[in-house]
Amino acid sequence: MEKLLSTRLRDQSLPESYILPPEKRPNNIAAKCKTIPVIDLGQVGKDREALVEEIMKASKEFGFFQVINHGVSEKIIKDMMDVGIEFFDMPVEDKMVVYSEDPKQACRLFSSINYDNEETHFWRDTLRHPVHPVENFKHLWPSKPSNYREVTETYSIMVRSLGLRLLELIVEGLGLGSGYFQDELSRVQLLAINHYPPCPDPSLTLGLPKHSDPNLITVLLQGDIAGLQVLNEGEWISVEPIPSAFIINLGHILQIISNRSLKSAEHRVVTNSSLTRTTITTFIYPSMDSTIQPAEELVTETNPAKYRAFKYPEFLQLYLALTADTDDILNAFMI
Ligand SMILES: O=C(O)CCC(=O)C(=O)O
Ligand SMILES: [Fe+2]
Repeated sequence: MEKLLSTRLRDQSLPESYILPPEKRPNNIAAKCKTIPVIDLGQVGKDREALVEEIMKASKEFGFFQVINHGVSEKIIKDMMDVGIEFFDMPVEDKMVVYSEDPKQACRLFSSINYDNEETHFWRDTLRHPVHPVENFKHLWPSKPSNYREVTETYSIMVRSLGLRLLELIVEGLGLGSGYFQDELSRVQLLAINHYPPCPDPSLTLGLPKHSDPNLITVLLQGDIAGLQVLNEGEWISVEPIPSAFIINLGHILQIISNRSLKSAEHRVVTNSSLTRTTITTFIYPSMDSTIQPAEELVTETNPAKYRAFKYPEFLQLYLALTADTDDILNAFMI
């Protein structure tokens, strides 16, 4: 438990084990002039074609966008954020119930990424567990705060529906058959509550290092404190907090299925010295027995498959072994 940042006394200086080598520190200043697109999903009933086009453009250029008027209620967004903040504020003994150092545990609270096997630790604690289908996993979730299970259930169902709606719009944009992602490619859903406490020296460490997500699509609630940065054309772009918006980012698997017409963008999290930042991440994943490959409809003589077919666990294993280095991971599956 002493590994968890949220149970330690506030550090006066950054412990040595969190100090990154100079080339990995967040020392390049984020570009101020660029922002990722903000897409109004309210226009879906009015001009669906224009909406699909906007999503495709953002997915090709950035692999990231924010959505507003997305249909998830302000109330459930606030309740989820509040319960996430409350969870990390609880006394040690309440959090200990779900703390685990075993990566195979389905529901677990842990710190950094792979604490016992990493060179440098990252300035983050996280609670992570499966949420779909709810009835299979609800009993594993924390029972405190007292409304945790109820709020998480409603939130996860609503965010799933948003994620699947977005995937359907992407299917239209790619020209695939309706429902392409609705079955085994989106069967798994994980929720992660990230907690980044104030950091004694944000210039020397990161909340999360540069990575792309290993799944299909991610729906992130950033709250009102900045910290997420996206790599675009060699520049780090800060994702501006918009109250109640969701940040959408495409994972490696969508890049592969789209035969690289869509992009899984690299991102990282910087820390700050004064505020605790809490974010709620929903990851939509393929099932473990899925076969992943570029969609047949997108492979032609002039545009041959750029990746070979593989079983999803093979990919995940490599992702963990290569500590998420994007080029190395994708190169391993390229034809
Ligand atoms: O907390 C954030 O802003 C981003 C989290 C993230 O990138 C992740 O959990 O993969
Ligand atoms: Fe991520």
